[in-house]
Amino acid sequence: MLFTNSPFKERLSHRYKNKLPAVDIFVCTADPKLEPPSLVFNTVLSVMSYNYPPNKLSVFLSDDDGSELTFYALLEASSFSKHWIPFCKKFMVEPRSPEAYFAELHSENDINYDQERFAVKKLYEEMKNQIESALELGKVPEDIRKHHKGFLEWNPKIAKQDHQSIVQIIIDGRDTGAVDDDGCQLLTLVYMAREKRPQWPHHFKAGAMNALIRVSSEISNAPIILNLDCDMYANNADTIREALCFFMDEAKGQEIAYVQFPLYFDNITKNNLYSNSLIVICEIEHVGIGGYGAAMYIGTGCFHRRESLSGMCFKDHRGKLKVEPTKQVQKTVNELEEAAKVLAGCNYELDT
Ligand SMILES: O=c1ccn([C@@H]2O[C@H](COP(=O)(O)OP(=O)(O)O[C@H]3O[C@H](CO)[C@@H](O)[C@H](O)[C@H]3O)[C@@H](O)[C@H]2O)c(=O)[nH]1
Ligand SMILES: [Mn+2]
Repeated sequence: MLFTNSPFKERLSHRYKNKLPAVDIFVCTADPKLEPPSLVFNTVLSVMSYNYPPNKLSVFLSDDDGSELTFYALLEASSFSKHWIPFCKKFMVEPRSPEAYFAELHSENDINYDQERFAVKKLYEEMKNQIESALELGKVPEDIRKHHKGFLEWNPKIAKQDHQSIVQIIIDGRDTGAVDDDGCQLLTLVYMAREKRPQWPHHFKAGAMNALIRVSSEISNAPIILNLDCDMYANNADTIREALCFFMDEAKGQEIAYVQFPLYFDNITKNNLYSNSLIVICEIEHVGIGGYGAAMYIGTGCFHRRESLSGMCFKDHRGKLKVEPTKQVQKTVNELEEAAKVLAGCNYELDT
């Protein structure tokens, strides 16, 4: 039996309005040569512009290379988001990765749209060129470095596998002054490079995910988590609401630990020679397993209940998802960063 689910997200929005749970989004990257910062920049922007209340949204980038170039790209993404998010919302842009969007031809026969698209595209290209020239240079130019305290973390002693933990809250979503060009509140945006030491195994992406779970619990602690590899972008601005239709289902929602979205790929070779479009997995196996009311975890593009990752069984907990904002209110940015750095330490899991 093949089984597909089609949630009614309009009903969810109508019923709950803004009474929706907070969501933390984790993006993982590991190598600025294989995964260029301009690619990571696009993934982050696609999730920053989801149609979702920004006071309930936090985006965390985990950089396992601990590269100041990736940190720099995230800073640029935070500036560009102030133009990109209002543009997306005004013209209901899809998809919300600028690179993917601008690669398509768009014509709305609307002079306002054409003008704004031209202006935003120009800004995007300028930012991309700046990031790429820093990459060619192999470092961030001095005049840029002095504009953000975060760059002080990068000293000549830092090496990919040997450095302290770095946590920088680039946008503090609690700050009412953190707004986009339309004056709308921005979400929280965090850069994290967990501590790496040669004598400690780092466990690759799994290690990064564990550190992200701990660091986000200090800063925003949302009950729902989305994890995304840095070479994936969100191709639908309402994805969060679709996932919530499952988690918030009044009859069965408590039994759902995670909601996995299928993956689709751009740039597939002619005839899909290497089978890299995952047709068998996404179009046959998923819908087949769906017939048993189950789903496979693919490792990216998946929403989890935080508590299901923290070892809690649904039978032990039948409460509803918390819908109040969860961001820390007492601590300053500096206090949050210092506390989070401890949680991103490489020996945190010792004897656990
Ligand atoms: O030390 C590391 C190594 C990798 N990554 C990240 O993990 C993700 C997946 O790594 P990749 O080398 O791209 O592996 P893939 O085979 O493409 O990934 C698939 O398979 C992995 C499990 O093998 C899953 O974790 C991924 O989500 C899934 O997309 C990428 O975002 C990497 O940046 C880290 O954060 N730290
Ligand atoms: Mn990959």
